[in-house]
Amino acid sequence: MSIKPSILEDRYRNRGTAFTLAQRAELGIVGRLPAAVETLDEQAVRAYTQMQQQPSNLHRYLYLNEVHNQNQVLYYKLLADHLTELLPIVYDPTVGDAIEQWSSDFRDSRATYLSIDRPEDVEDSFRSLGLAADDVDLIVVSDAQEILGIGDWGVNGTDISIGKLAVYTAAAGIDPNRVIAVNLDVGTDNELLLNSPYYLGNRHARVTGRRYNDFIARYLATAAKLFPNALLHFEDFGPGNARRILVGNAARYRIFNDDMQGTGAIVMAAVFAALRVTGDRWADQRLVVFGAGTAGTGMADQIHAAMLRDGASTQEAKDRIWLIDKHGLVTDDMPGLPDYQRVYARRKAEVADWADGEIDLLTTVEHVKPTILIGTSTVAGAFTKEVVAALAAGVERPILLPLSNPTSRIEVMPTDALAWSQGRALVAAGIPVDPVEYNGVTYEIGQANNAMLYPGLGLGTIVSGAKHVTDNMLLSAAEAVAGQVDVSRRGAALLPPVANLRALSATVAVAVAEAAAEDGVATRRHTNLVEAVRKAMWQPVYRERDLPRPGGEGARS
Ligand SMILES: NC(=O)C1=CN([C@@H]2O[C@H](COP(=O)(O)OP(=O)(O)OC[C@H]3O[C@@H](n4cnc5c(N)ncnc54)[C@H](O)[C@@H]3O)[C@@H](O)[C@H]2O)C=CC1
Ligand SMILES: CC(=O)C(=O)O
Ligand SMILES: [Mg+2]
Repeated sequence: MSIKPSILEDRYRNRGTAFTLAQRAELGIVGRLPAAVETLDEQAVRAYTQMQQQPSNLHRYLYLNEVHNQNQVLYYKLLADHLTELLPIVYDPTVGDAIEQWSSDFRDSRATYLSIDRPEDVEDSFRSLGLAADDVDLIVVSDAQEILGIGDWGVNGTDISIGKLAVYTAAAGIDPNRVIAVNLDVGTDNELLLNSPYYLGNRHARVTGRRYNDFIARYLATAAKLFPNALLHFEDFGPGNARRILVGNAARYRIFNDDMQGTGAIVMAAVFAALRVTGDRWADQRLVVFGAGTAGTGMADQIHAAMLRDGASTQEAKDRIWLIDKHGLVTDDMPGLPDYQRVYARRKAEVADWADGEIDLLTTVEHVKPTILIGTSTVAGAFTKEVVAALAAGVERPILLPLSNPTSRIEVMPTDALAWSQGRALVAAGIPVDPVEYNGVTYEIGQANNAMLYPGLGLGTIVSGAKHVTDNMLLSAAEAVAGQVDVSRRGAALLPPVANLRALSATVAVAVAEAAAEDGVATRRHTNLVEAVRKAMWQPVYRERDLPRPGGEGARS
């Protein structure tokens, strides 16, 4: 015999000390809790204090994870009450540390694991969740090949899917009972993991080629068959795979690549705001992207499209974009260029006299005089004092976006960027950064992280039942974010503050749902969209309807 499991072990419905005496009697848990009956607010104060007492952000992450495992409402109440403080803990940058330690720290899991060695289990792995076709709004999946800027983390990368989902709920009220986090375990090329006694994933190199492609195809087909209304969010895939999967499947599935599309759109938002400061046009921008992988080329594509909308021809727009990757400026004589770089490759003849051999970032900046410099390279400190000074020598108010995550990878800290440009650079960063004081002006640094945009995009997609995520939906999301920014004061942030994220997400969702209707992809119509979005947003409160009905079972266990 053993003690009977109870609702106290069910994180979806557990309320712990907030169960009233009557509820305790009804639910058969009399005597299983101390006498006090608390409110959610009282529980949240205790949990917040306990969290603060943890010795490091990684310990705080683990503590909050425990809370999440025990009581989902309490977890999201904490995030709602302390969003600005806790987002960097449950998400970027701390989630990067948690992923590096994940197999050693493993205790419990809320994810679904799909192994490339057992493709026949994909369907059963979803079916074992016991969910019906219309029970799921969103699935976040990662194969963990390029986690943030820290590379290949195999099954440890599960927590990027978990973290992204936490942000969806905290920022946009996506119902956490209707989401699934998935890790696609296709092996890992990370020797540290392969040789660690604690590693919990498949102990072999990454599977590539046909078997990999078949596995992705099986994932997509199965997820879409079992949960036909779910948005399929792809996160932190390697550059070749990310793009190929998106391009090859966008017409067939409700699929979204956050690193390409979400990041591209948040950059668009930051540039929209910056152009209000400079008074310049899209078609006149000169863009240098340092780190031409998934995120960097996703942005190049969206800025290219913005130039076209502003009247440039395809060629004119391409002529205003320069990519730099590991071997310097990308030129058309380079062998083996991936297709996503080839489209923007510069003619070698045009730059031949810039340098002997590889053309580096500084040389490119000196020649191009970019109006926008974006870093998505994972190379910490790549935007040196010389590079920033050259940028500021080229134009009066350069837009400078060092976007690599986590903090250990950022191309330049905003405080240096402002000092080295005499306060002229218009800066936003991928990570949360404190305001910078320079020459008597306070510069607020917007967080150009896709987390500022994808939650609202997802909510708008779900509320409208959009069959696809269209370019117009992404653009509308970017415009909605930029519309919340006031750049009239010198030093104003290019993006709204995290503290306003929930309201921002609702605004973004309305714009996205309107765009979905315009594009003819919406399957749900609402007479009052603002109200529909508001009602769709899940709130962290204890609700009567979440308790099991007397004599019957509740929603999900
Ligand atoms: N702020 C945000 O919302 C987002 C930020 N990112 C960040 O962008 C970075 C890149 O992410 P992904 O594009 O997904 O990775 P990726 O691996 O697809 O791209 C990185 C690119 O940088 C290039 N690179 C590496 N060393 C270089 C060097 N020394 N010089 C020039 N290029 C170099 C690589 O060859 C690759 O093409 C990461 O740090 C990630 O955290 C990514 C997505 C969203
Ligand atoms: C923010 C994000 O998606 C990344 O760094 O990969
Ligand atoms: Mg990512």
